[in-house]
Amino acid sequence: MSVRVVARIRPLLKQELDKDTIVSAETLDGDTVPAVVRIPSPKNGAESFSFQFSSVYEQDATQQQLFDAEISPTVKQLFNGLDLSIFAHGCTGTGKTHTMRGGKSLAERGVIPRLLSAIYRRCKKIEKDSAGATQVDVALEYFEIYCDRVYDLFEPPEKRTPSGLPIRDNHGKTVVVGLTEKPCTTLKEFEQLYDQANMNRSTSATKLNAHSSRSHAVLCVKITQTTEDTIRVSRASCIDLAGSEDNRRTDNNKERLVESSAINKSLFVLAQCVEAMNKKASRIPYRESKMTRILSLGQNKGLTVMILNLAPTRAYHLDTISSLNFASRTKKIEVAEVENDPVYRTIVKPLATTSGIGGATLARQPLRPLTAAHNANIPEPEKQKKGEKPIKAFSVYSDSRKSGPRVSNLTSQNQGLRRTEGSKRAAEPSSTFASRPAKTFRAADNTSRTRNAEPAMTKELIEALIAQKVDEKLAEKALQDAGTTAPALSAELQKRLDDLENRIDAKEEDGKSQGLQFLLMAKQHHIRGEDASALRMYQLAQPFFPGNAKLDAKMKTLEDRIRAKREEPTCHIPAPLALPSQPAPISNLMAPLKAEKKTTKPKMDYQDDSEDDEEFGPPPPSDHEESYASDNSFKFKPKPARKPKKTTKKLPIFRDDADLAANPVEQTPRTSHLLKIINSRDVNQIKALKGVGAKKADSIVSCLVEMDDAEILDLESLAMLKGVGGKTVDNMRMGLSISIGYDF
Ligand SMILES: Nc1ncnc2c1ncn2[C@@H]1O[C@H](COP(=O)(O)OP(=O)(O)OP(=O)(O)O)[C@@H](O)[C@H]1O
Repeated sequence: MSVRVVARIRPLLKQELDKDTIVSAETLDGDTVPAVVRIPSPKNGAESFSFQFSSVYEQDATQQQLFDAEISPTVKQLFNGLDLSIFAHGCTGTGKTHTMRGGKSLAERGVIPRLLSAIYRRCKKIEKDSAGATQVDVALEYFEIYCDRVYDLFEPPEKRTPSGLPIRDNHGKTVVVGLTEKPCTTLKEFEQLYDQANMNRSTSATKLNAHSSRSHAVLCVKITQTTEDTIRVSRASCIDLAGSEDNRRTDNNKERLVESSAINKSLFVLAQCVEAMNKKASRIPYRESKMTRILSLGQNKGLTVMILNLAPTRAYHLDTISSLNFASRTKKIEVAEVENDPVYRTIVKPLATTSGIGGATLARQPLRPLTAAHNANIPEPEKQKKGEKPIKAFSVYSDSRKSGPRVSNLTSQNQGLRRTEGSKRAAEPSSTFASRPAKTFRAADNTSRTRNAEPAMTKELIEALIAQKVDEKLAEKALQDAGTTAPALSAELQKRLDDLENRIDAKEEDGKSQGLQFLLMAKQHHIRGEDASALRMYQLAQPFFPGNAKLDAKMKTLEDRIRAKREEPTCHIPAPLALPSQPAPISNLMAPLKAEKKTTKPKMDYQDDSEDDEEFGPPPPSDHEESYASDNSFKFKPKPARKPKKTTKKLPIFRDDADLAANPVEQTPRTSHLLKIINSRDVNQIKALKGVGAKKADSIVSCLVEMDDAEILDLESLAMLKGVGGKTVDNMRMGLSISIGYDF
């Protein structure tokens, strides 16, 4: 199931004026609730963009309405064993904290207190309906990720260690080590704990928000349902992300700037993860920030709701468009719905040398690799390794059990059950993101890596190792293909990158590892051909390696290449000569689009780089009818390992003459009218075209959104949009000729 993305437009604040409102909600034809956000083009106020979501909440929408429609229906699922993740995303001052936490009065309570209230109500109902046979326990974990460090919000700030809590991989799953788990039996108790913990959260006044959250806050509610025979655990994770900030508008001081750059960096990585997921890349850069590593969006199983918070005014124009673009991409992420099956209760003596997980006395289900598609089962007792230390762990996403023989012994209600290493299993390929060799490898290799003491790696060695592999890979790729947005890495290279990541993790407490991390990220971007991002990461790494000539030379080369790319004319480079790190040759058609995009893209800190890496070529030819994909008038980057298509095929009959198509001024009125409708990005207008339903209209608008301000200039480009194709274009035109009376 896809991530459910809903947008919420906050009301005007005291100092904001009605005349500055530019964001509005619209209803699709036939619908009763708004599902479209409309915003004018920053370039041309007469044009506007529309973005479709599952729902859109207007300025006057109440906390109750949002909760009742979006969150309340998920509570039942939570008790059926599904995990639930709720994100609030949006730039600073748009109402994320208001949405998640809300105010003090009953009416102003946000999603989190309402969710807890609903959970406690359901707990009571279940206990009552089962006449006490089922007991439900609720426990909380609450932490913030501040400047890429994890802090327990149930601990007072003075107890924090500067480096924060460590996070570790446990069989492919990320856990925060040492979090407090607070059992919490009533709503009142929750309110006290939550209020107290929120006072520990890092907030500050900025120019854009008097109470700006300077950290990402994650509240995890663990629900344990215990019957005589079984224990079922599910989790609700509520995430109030810090808002992205355009520091040209915040006037932030030095301290705020450091926070802001950490926030922007993590959100930049989040956007990159979403981008990589959309491109079905074999590698998702989760590890490039702690936030993405912990959240692992898209790897979680269960229900995910993202609330996109928007400010209605012009002051946020570019930020809003940037957020809308991000959210449009997020809604395409598929998340598998896998329930946490109940674990059969069994007697296992508490191990003397281990500590419980967050003080919980009930059994936790064995940790399962995130990539596993099935639930994990309780271990066979003989396989348990005595004395092995369970990790005191937190995970945003659920533990599940693996299939296999079950042990069904009884134990008393509060008998401590322990998870052991023997209960864990190696990763299986994810059903959602088919190939994740990195995770699979990591899972399988983890134990041996931690057991064997490896020789210390110097940074020079690490660099040399990576550089050698990268060079080999680039050379190999240069011969093979013209570049791809997500080149598959060889197993060996992948393994080495993973090893390096793990070594960096091992040095996590050492501040110097930060430089190595930047270096690693730079290499990863480099491999993916994302020059601008690679350059940025090298720049971030530079202060850690002052005077390193090799690094300086790398940056210089990248700068030159990026400059050359920007200045590159629209000439066609023969595919086999192109390196993967260079942009593949783009067509005459698409080149101006890309160039235009560069000049008009909103200047968000965390977006600028990615746009250089993005390639706005249309989807692979297989998505389209051959007659269009093969046309001479637009050459797209050939896919690797595919022979270039012959370019002699004629276009279908409806096509404008090639010269006319190249010159929109001379297009037929019908074609011009069709393109005008398409370029309006108005879902309603596009949906009204013949042969285009709501889904296709949404897909077209999504494609256009990804092209930012670029427009579709001819029918061929239109036919190349994902999910369109020649027949659809033909239908659209035919429909137009009938409905608007063009006589040709
Ligand atoms: N739906 C709403 N109704 C009334 N006031 C709102 C609403 N949404 C936001 N606000 C107000 O807008 C201001 C900013 O909201 P909030 O602090 O929640 O933003 P934020 O997105 O969490 O910002 P940051 O990322 O900086 O923490 C607050 O004064 C809040 O009360």
